[in-house]
Amino acid sequence: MSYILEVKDLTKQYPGVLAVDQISFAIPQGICFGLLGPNGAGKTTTIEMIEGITKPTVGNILFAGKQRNNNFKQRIGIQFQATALMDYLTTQEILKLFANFYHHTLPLATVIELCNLNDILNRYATKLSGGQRQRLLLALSILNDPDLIFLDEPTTGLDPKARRQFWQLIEKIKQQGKTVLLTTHYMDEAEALCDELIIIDQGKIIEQGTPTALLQKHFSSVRVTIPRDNITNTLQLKSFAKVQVNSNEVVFTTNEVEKLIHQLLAEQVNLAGLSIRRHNLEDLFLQLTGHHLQDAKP
Ligand SMILES: Nc1ncnc2c1ncn2[C@@H]1O[C@H](COP(=O)(O)OP(=O)(O)OP(=O)(O)O)[C@@H](O)[C@H]1O
Repeated sequence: MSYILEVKDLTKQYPGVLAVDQISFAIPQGICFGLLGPNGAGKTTTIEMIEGITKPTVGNILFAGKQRNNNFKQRIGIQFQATALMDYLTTQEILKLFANFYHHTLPLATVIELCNLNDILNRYATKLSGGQRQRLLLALSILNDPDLIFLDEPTTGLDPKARRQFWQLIEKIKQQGKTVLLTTHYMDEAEALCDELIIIDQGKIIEQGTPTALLQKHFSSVRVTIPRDNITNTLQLKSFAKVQVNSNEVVFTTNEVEKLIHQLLAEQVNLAGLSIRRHNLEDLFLQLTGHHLQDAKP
């Protein structure tokens, strides 16, 4: 398999903080590869070492099978978490200004279409909403027609609708054959977008694979939830469900859903409000680390 990026034993030691601890992974061309982890896990430090912004303490990075050279910067696009935009310029003017920095760019019309910028072309940067600003920053990161695009927590702070709209743009960019390296602490984002991912905690990789394979590896069961008030008797569930009683709900973890529901009906439990869902990456993170992605301390 040909990899666009190979990272071996990447390590970053800051004074008193081992931010990244011997991380190794390889990214096939044309996929969305996710670095998933809580705040402070080491995601930004990892991608900044790959981008060439931060020097690794130890480790090796290959781009298209070779050491990164001067050409590397022409072939990547970076969407920073925060970029100062010229407030007194419009979206269109900012695009034209940034296009002048490159020898080769995608046609502006293509970038505008890919990033849904038509409605905001004449709007000043100060007047852009959070989602519109992220779309413009994404456009700037693909202007030079890069092979590999780095998106560092691109939807942090966006409302749910803007996040989903942004996901559609990433899908469109992937369809152009581009490789995307995405960092996120949102498990739903990683599940929706990433073909492969690594989960990082405290600078170390704790799991890697496709979202589906990881969930299959760790969970054969599903979660069945019922409002707590529905259960009035002590249940006889035998050995086919693990039961967890929370303040408002009872959660059954089982790989025998039909048996569980028959048993609940036999015990005359009211099934109104019952929900069934498979485990997700948040559950996996909790199982692997004992804490939630959002709760983890930097
Ligand atoms: N320049 C620095 N000097 C010292 N420590 C640093 C520096 N940059 C980052 N760190 C520390 O390294 C660790 C990893 O930080 P990093 O920003 O890479 O995490 P992250 O996963 O990107 O988190 P976030 O989601 O909050 O951006 C943290 O403990 C952080 O405080």
